[in-house]
Amino acid sequence: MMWFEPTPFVLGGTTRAHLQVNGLSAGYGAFLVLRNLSLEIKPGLTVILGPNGAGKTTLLKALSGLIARQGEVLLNGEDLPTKTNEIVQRGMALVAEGRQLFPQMTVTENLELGGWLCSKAERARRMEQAFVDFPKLRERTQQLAGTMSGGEQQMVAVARAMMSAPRLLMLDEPSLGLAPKMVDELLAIARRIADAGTTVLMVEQNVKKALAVADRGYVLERGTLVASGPAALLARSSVIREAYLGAAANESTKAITTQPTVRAEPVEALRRAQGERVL
Ligand SMILES: Nc1ncnc2c1ncn2[C@@H]1O[C@H](COP(=O)(O)OP(=O)(O)OP(=O)(O)O)[C@@H](O)[C@H]1O
Repeated sequence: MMWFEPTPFVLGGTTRAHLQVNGLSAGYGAFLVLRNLSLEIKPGLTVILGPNGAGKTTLLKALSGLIARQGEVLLNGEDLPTKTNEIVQRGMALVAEGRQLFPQMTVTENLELGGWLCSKAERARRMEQAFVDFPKLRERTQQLAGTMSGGEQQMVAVARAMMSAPRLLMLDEPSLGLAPKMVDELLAIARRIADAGTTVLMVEQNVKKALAVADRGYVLERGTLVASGPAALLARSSVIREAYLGAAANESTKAITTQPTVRAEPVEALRRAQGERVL
């Protein structure tokens, strides 16, 4: 079965979302987590990698308006508002870590909430599309979300976000706590969503699998970018292999990281240059 055919529901006849982030800073009170971050989220699937506490979730929160930000964020060339509801109206949706479903509500009820901004008829149409895109959920329409497995709940969370027909979907660690087969399934769903025209920005801890489905990647360390580039190239770079894949870099992988398409700086040197701040 083909999932996420490029139907008007998914594409909405609009230009694919392209986000430019210039000099973004954000944090919690006086605690600055992201410092002067610049990156570009092009149509397709972009993954944000990095160790615990690097600021990956903070980045998604800042882009969704859940926390204050400084710096420029442009969605298809226009300033992104700072209020969450206005950001949602511009077509950006976030599936937060922990899914945040209503456990005492059924699958259908949870999905309906994702389409609350549109008319009843449009909501029904999107719901039908969701069951085409997520056939497993059609068998579970009346099941309480709280009784579903972690992977099924994650599917409901993604389907609910798609009910708002977003142009840009942000996924925070969709594979967290899932069995390997379910991880593959969720990442394949993210890929299909991107192929159908919704730009996807995904935070993932599962480095190898995430780079296998992504088009591009950014590596965050302590609130700063340390590497970026095409996913296939990043997967072979020494920064990724040494830090995340447990593999020693050889000469050929070192050569790849020095390609202009991948900016990779020695993490320790970078930390010293920044002046240590333990996160
Ligand atoms: N609500 C908060 N108040 C204060 N500090 C916070 C808050 N949320 C996160 N932080 C801190 O901000 C830093 C970045 O956290 P963040 O959750 O963005 O990291 P992450 O890269 O997503 O990590 P993980 O992979 O563990 O989810 C951490 O030092 C964290 O303790």
